[in-house]
Amino acid sequence: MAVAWAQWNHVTKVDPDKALHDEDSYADIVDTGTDAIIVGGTTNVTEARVQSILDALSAVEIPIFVEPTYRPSSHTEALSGYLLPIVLNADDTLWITGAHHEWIRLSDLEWESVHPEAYIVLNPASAVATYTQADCDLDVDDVVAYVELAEQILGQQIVYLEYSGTLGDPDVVAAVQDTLSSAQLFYGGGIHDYESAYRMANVADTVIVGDVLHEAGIEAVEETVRGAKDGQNES
Ligand SMILES: CC(C)=CCC/C(C)=C/CC/C(C)=C/CC/C(C)=C/COP(=O)(O)OP(=O)(O)O
Ligand SMILES: O=P(O)(O)OC[C@@H](O)CO
Ligand SMILES: [Mg+2]
Repeated sequence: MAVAWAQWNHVTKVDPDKALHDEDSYADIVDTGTDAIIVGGTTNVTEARVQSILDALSAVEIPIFVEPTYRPSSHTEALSGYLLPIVLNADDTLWITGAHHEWIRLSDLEWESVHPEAYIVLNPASAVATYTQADCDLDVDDVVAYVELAEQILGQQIVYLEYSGTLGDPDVVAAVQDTLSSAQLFYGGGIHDYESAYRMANVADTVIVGDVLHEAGIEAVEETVRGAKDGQNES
């Protein structure tokens, strides 16, 4: 059976720590044509906040995944599963295996619902870089080596280049795409319009759009969906 994310070209990431724009509702996100929704953020993410977003999305028919930065204690029907970040370039091992180990030790996990993502955090000014003490001082060879490590040594199926808050370098993303054999490349960071979505969809398999939902709203997200579909990388 194909993995859930195999056909995702565009994903919208909802941050529980940020309000929606104007009169937008969570259910409106589906109207943009996005392929899936991820609920997750770095700061002030609690199970209660995530649950109220899941409740608001209960009638939505696209896949919904939670990217936990807290320890989930219950699994709701509406949820397709968890995408669990492993931050390869974190200085603090808590974000590589520590928090994961604790969650596994304290829970009875349904493994068919838990999918790791090999993160490489690349914007030193982002909340996630500060939180995980990520070493973002990496050249393209360093990034590519992390990606090989992720796929060939750790057997990861998802590699996530995380430039949260800023648009990354398409040449780095393209170099990573060339390195991968079968893992899927997620790109996130700074996508805010048709052009930026087109550009990154051209070099990544899946583009993730986050802050623009909260800052500019549903119509701006819709524009990024169009850019991502038109720019879709066919390799
Ligand atoms: C607790 C368990 C079970 C596992 C730990 C999971 C890990 C490693 C979490 C640490 C890495 C992390 C915080 C990942 C989340 C990535 C993410 C949602 C980044 C974007 O965060 P934003 O909150 O959008 O950042 P800004 O506030 O800068 O926009
Ligand atoms: O918020 P932006 O910059 O769109 O980044 C999206 C996502 O990669 C954040 O985890
Ligand atoms: Mg964000």
